[in-house]
Amino acid sequence: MGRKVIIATKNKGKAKEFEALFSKFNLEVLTLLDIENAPDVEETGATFEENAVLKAEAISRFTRSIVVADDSGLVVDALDGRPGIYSARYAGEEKNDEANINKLLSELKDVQQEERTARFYCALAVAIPEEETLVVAGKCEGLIMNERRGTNGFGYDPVFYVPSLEQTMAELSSEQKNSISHRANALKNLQPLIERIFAKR
Ligand SMILES: O=P(O)(O)OP(=O)(O)OP(=O)(O)OC[C@H]1O[C@@H](n2cnc3c(O)ncnc32)[C@H](O)[C@@H]1O
Ligand SMILES: [Mg+2]
Repeated sequence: MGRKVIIATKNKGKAKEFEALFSKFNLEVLTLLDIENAPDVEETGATFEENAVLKAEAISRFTRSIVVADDSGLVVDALDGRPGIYSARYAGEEKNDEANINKLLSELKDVQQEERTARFYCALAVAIPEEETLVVAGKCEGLIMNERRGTNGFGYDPVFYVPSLEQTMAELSSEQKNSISHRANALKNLQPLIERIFAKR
């Protein structure tokens, strides 16, 4: 089939998850890792949703295709919601997962276990040429550990504990993560719209 979707991300961890999550839709899936000269989109919005729309619409204008963008992050209650929309650049502009986790653990070092509640949040925007952009969201609740556990996934996964599975996100297989993650939950909310989005293409 000639149906194609471009995922507006340069994050390899996200790209891999989207390839798996979209595999059931019978679409060709490309990411910005496959496309040359894609513009860098500044994330100047005040919310995950605004940033997802900025990324999706800019890349849709550039490619003239249907584009899905993900803006996501970690929201920690004891830190008044930080790092939130700044999750990728929490410890500095150069985006370093290792440094971000170090900073998070140090900010939480005096916070007791039961107060370490947090959630991953994901806003997905779908920009469709000549149509209005759609936005959905999903989340996943958990606790921030005192130390890293596991080597799968990316970003804050090694310190994000999922109570129902008694494992960190980084200890889950990709199939397990893709059944419970904020990204998977956002995509579940998009699923009823997918056939209509691609119907005319
Ligand atoms: O903007 P793009 O190119 O998509 O890539 P990015 O890494 O900059 O992505 P965001 O701006 O959406 O920032 C998301 C950050 O939140 C964190 N994050 C998001 N989803 C995550 C997940 O599933 N597991 C662990 N950390 C995650 C991680 O630090 C990401 O870099
Ligand atoms: Mg980003």
